[in-house]
Amino acid sequence: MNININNLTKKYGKKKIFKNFSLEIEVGKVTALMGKSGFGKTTLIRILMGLEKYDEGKITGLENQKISTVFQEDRLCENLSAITNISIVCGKETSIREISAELEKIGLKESQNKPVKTLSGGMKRRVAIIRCIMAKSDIIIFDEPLKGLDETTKKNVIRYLKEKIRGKTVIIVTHDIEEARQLDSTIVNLEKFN
Ligand SMILES: Nc1ncnc2c1ncn2[C@@H]1O[C@H](COP(=O)(O)OP(=O)(O)OP(=O)(O)O)[C@@H](O)[C@H]1O
Repeated sequence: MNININNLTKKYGKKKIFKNFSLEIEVGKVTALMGKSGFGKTTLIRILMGLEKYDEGKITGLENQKISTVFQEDRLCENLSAITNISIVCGKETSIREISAELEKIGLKESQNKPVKTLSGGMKRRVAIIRCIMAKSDIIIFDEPLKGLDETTKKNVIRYLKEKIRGKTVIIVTHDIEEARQLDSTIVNLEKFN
């Protein structure tokens, strides 16, 4: 069942962020949410994750769905290693060897046992991305996951993601249309709804 947002209205105080906003998000596809800063992209995904209330409208298709996320911040346990950060969300059925193999695919094998606080920003970002991918969720939500990565790393991560998210329901917030295209996204420009 697709995710259907019907006539959503969301206000912060007197400020209306969404007014009768409707959108269908296809299951098994990548949907890229775009639009100027402040247009409500993060608010919308926080609503979908159940972290933010809305004033009016109805959202269907999220019942009993497990969502995993990369927020704008990495939200890792800084004193724990990459392996431990990921194994916490994977559960016992995923072996350390499997996690290590995924880390190796995006250049993190050497650093996998170091506390993540000793890793660079770009490395932490990749750990957060793998954690999200390996969490065995029904829906993946990314809030600007590739922001701040250098071009080479970005390319590698996109290649990795394309393989991993094939056939999955993914919602990605991005300012980069090329990134959206490379991930074969259906592009939704929130500015067009106002
Ligand atoms: N908790 C809050 N209380 C009041 N206003 C808020 C709150 N969260 C967001 N806003 C406002 O809602 C609007 C939408 O914010 P949001 O973060 O969803 O935008 P965005 O499109 O994700 O922006 P960016 O691209 O910069 O991340 C902004 O004007 C913001 O200031």
